[in-house]
Amino acid sequence: MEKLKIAGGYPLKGTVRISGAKNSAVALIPATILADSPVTIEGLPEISDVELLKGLLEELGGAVQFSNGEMTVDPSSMISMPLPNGKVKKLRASYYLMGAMLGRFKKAVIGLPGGCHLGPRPIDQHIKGFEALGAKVTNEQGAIYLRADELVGARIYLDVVSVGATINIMLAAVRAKGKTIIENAAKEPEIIDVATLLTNMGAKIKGAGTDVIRIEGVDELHGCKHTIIPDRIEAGTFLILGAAIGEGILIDNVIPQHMESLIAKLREMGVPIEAQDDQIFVGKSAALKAVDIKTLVYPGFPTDLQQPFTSLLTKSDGTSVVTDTIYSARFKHIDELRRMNANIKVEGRSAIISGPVQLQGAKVKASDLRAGAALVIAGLMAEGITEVTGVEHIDRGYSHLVEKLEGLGATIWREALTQEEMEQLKQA
Ligand SMILES: CC(=O)N[C@H]1[C@@H](OP(=O)(O)OP(=O)(O)OC[C@H]2O[C@@H](n3ccc(=O)[nH]c3=O)[C@H](O)[C@@H]2O)O[C@H](CO)[C@@H](O)[C@@H]1O
Ligand SMILES: C=C(OP(=O)(O)O)C(=O)O
Repeated sequence: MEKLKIAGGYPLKGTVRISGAKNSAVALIPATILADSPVTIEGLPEISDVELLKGLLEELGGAVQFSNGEMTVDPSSMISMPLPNGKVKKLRASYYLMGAMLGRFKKAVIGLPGGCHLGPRPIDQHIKGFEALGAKVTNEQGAIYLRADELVGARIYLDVVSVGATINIMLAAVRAKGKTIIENAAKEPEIIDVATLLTNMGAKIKGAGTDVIRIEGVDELHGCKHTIIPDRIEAGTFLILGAAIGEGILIDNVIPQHMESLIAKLREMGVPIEAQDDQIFVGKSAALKAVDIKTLVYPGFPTDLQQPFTSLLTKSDGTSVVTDTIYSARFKHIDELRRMNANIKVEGRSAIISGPVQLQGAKVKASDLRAGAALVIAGLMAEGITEVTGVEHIDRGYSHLVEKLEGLGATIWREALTQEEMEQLKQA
């Protein structure tokens, strides 16, 4: 196991290229199960969630090649192997194996998913959707058993706007008989990306990216080639970093329209930002104004950027309130930021940040992926050395983070944990 060490307090500048979107990648890869011939996806991020999914497709009997961000999956020899344990528990998106395997094999056994601990993360809406399509779904000792004689299209109203449920129902419904309508669907760009891949495979989908998605089931889906969209959360992380300690950072390979809520908030704080085509330039900020943010479903402010944004707000002048309406417990980074001298209180679903303060280097622990990103940003803003443990969370979602930061002039490196540190982490 490793930790990150950061010598903070130095400005960053230069160009950083954004990788393919984690939250698309983790759905596109399971979607390949639905085809009858090889599917190639270009531009995938090199992250552990992608490696885990590659391993899971291989456990199903798929032939998978992955190099330089390009993955080719030949799903023709796959079988509906039960996957109750192991890798499925290590990532959230293993839930997409349910929709994809149900679509292709009409049966699946998949362990309940893992992923970041952010408070309760039920999958009742996914199950409601599968049942509406005709599947019998049971939970036996922590694994979900799905079986259908046939899948038949249905009208499904989601009680909660859910990215995962929207995509998962789409994956099963493309192979159902007749028409499915998903109402109150999520509208994230990753949903459009998955719908684009499925359409290129021969599926009939209309309305992805709006709150009503219409799907006409087909009998077979074929192979194709697809290029993934850029990761708006990774891009947002670098944008926030640029606002915090940048002296001119160009973020390359982005879709600025996917990031409007973040760009608007940063401009409100006084951060100079220019967006054009597939690049965003963030200039050196003078004094930063305090702002309030409330996380919402897309196109609102993304919950996945709430934690990195909190680090930035420690530097702004005044009191800022960050409210997470999506997850009740996405505040595990706050105690760690306090160790670094931040002045933050948590009240219910809100964090109240008083600034400006100069962060100080400290030993901190990333409890989840974006807490990790928040602590790396804080470490780069802080005076002195910061050590971040829990790097395995960061590796789930940031492709070559250390190398990208080094490219901007940061002093950051990985070090193996000492025996004593490993013992301390086990006891914590
Ligand atoms: C792999 C992936 O794409 N992960 C993203 C996905 O997670 P995920 O797909 O898990 O998030 P959802 O959009 O499903 O969850 C949104 C909210 O709905 C609730 N809910 C969800 C499903 C359900 O069946 N019942 C229910 O109550 C959740 O507890 C949460 O409060 O979207 C989240 C919200 O943008 C992001 O933070 C995650 O990065
Ligand atoms: C919460 C996240 O991921 P996951 O849903 O995969 O746990 C995230 O990407 O911030």
